[in-house]
Amino acid sequence: MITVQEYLSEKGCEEDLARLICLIAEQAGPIRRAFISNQRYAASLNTSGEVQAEMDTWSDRHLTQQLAASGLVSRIASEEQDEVFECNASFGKYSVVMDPLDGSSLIAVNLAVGTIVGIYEGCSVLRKGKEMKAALYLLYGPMTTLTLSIGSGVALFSLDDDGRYLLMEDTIRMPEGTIYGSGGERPKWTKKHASFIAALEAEGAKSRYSGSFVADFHQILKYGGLYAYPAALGKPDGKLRLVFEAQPIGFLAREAGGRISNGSTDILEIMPEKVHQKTPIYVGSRGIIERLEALQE
Ligand SMILES: O=P(O)(O)OC[C@H]1O[C@](O)(COP(=O)(O)O)[C@@H](O)[C@@H]1O
Ligand SMILES: [Mg+2]
Ligand SMILES: [Mg+2]
Repeated sequence: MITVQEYLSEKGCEEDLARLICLIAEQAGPIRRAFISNQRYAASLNTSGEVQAEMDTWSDRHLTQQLAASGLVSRIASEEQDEVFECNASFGKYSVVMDPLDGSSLIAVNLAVGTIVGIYEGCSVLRKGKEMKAALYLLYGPMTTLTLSIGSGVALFSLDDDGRYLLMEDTIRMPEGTIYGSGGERPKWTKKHASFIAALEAEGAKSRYSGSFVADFHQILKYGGLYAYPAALGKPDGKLRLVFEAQPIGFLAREAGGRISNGSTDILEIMPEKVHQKTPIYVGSRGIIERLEALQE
């Protein structure tokens, strides 16, 4: 099995981008080791108004320090920071968008959580998702895995005991699948969302929803199906963020032959206006997303 460094070199990945990807992937070790002493909630709220878990702020600080020290990054947009962090605005080749710890509500119950990262060339963090140079997520499950795309398909790596990420699967293709996970409170689902989920269930779809976007999406990437965090009555933009969650995950979904939509439009075509803006998310098998977008309101 080849390492992530060898994979990136074989794909002809630009050297500094490869260095940045490996630097980020290497932070899985320190982040995993930090869980045992960061089990509680901090006394602070993030810009989305969510109580921050200690692991949210720990991971955010740690990743920001590593990225700023690398000399490769000009700006960072983080779910856990109000403002865009200016690193080396004049030197850094790349800008990073990140959800340092995704699935925070599951930390206290030891379920799989992750880190989501998108990388753009240049110094702007408000870009269309399709312009991403790389997207990745780390998944802290029974194994620590890195799911990565640099625009030539999606590859999966597992971290071994020697700290190497070994290639487990290359060019992952998302099948048309029959599992779905939907966030939000069912009584507050819109009629369109509720009837779409009911149609999937009538066709035998099974619900798989843990409360961790990264873990729930990883199942969809492998088995096919649908992950949704929809608009709800009183919450027209849903819960998840366009820049830190939807764009990187959507880039990976599309690279695997899947699609991501806000219910009517390809999210990778949307130009963000604000760093912390939210969006309804439907991500999964191409056929399912195309069926959804063909539905009338
Ligand atoms: O608890 P809910 O409302 O089901 O929301 C779960 C969703 O919220 C999230 O935890 C939000 O992400 P963060 O944990 O990074 O804030 C997603 O990972 C998950 O899909
Ligand atoms: Mg998240
Ligand atoms: Mg988070």
